[in-house]
Amino acid sequence: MKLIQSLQEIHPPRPTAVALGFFDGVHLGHRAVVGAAAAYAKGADGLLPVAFSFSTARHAPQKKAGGRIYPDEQRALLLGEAGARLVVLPPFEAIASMEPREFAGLLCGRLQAKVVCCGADYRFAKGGAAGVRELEELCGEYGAHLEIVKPVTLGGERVSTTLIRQALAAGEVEKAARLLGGCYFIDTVVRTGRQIGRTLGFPTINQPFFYNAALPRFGVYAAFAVVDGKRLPAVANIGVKPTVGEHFAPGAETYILDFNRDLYGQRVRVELCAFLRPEERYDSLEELKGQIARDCEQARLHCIG
Ligand SMILES: Cc1cc2nc3c(=O)[nH]c(=O)nc-3n(C[C@H](O)[C@H](O)[C@H](O)COP(=O)(O)O)c2cc1C
Ligand SMILES: Nc1ncnc2c1ncn2[C@@H]1O[C@H](COP(=O)(O)OP(=O)(O)O)[C@@H](O)[C@H]1O
Repeated sequence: MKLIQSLQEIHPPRPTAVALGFFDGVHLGHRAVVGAAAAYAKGADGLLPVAFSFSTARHAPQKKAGGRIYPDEQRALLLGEAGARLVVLPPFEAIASMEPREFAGLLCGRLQAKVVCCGADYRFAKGGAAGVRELEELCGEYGAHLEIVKPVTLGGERVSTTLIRQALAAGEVEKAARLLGGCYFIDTVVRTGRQIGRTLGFPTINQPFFYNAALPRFGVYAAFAVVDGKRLPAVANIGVKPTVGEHFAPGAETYILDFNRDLYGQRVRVELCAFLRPEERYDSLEELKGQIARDCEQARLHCIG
């Protein structure tokens, strides 16, 4: 997967099949849209499957209600896993004020789209003024085909980012995983903390949440930590550690079971598998230590059986 983050960099080596959407979470519905573009690309000789979205990370730091499931970097990686060979994430400002015709020209001209795939509720151009009817007409003028992909439902519910945010906020990570088509995870480089963990006998990798993240319910989760490609059983606390201080930003603290290695500076993916208990404020570190030992046993049962 190749990621490009400006419109100027768009020079596809050949005509394309383009999936359109914001794709936060890259859930089952999003995968269906990207999968449709990938299927066209496979069928029609030589088309390059592309996911075209935009970034709100560098500019417009407005908080989106409810927050985002994944930052741009992960969104791009997951779009690649869903079948896109090229992911285009220009800053929102670069496309925000375009007229419908200009946007269609960008897709079918510069990006050489022969096929465009999107959901029925896709909006584009200045103020989201245009929808799939306008897009179909404009694509038609360029001889490109618009494929409207049906929404994916699961257990009678339409898969959506809102549903996933709600599941995460309720600690229902199993439901979030079903909607996402894979475990919800936190994936960052490991930072130094206050080094209290090791004095408790439970060193924890510290991972802050990105700006405007949709936070999972604060509490302790059975988890897996992916270190150097290996999936290791672990237990994670999501929250603000009220026992050890007042002003911590929300983050993930993960103790990897049966493991003892320095991970500072290394990228680790922590997948949350099951909610075990809410985060609590304990009267002493001794009490917290005893509880963490019990959490580890519960996580062990969950992860290993
Ligand atoms: C399994 C587990 C459960 C935890 N539960 C809580 C908790 O309920 N309340 C709390 O204040 N901190 C909790 N923590 C966070 C610890 O306070 C934190 O890991 C410890 O202070 C070490 O911090 P450090 O990595 O900055 O040294 C938990 C940590 C783990 C690994
Ligand atoms: N089993 C383990 N689980 C998590 N981290 C571990 C483990 N064993 C060693 N480490 C290392 O210890 C560090 C955490 O120790 P800790 O005392 O909690 O310090 P900090 O406050 O900097 O996180 C991790 O970042 C990692 O490098």
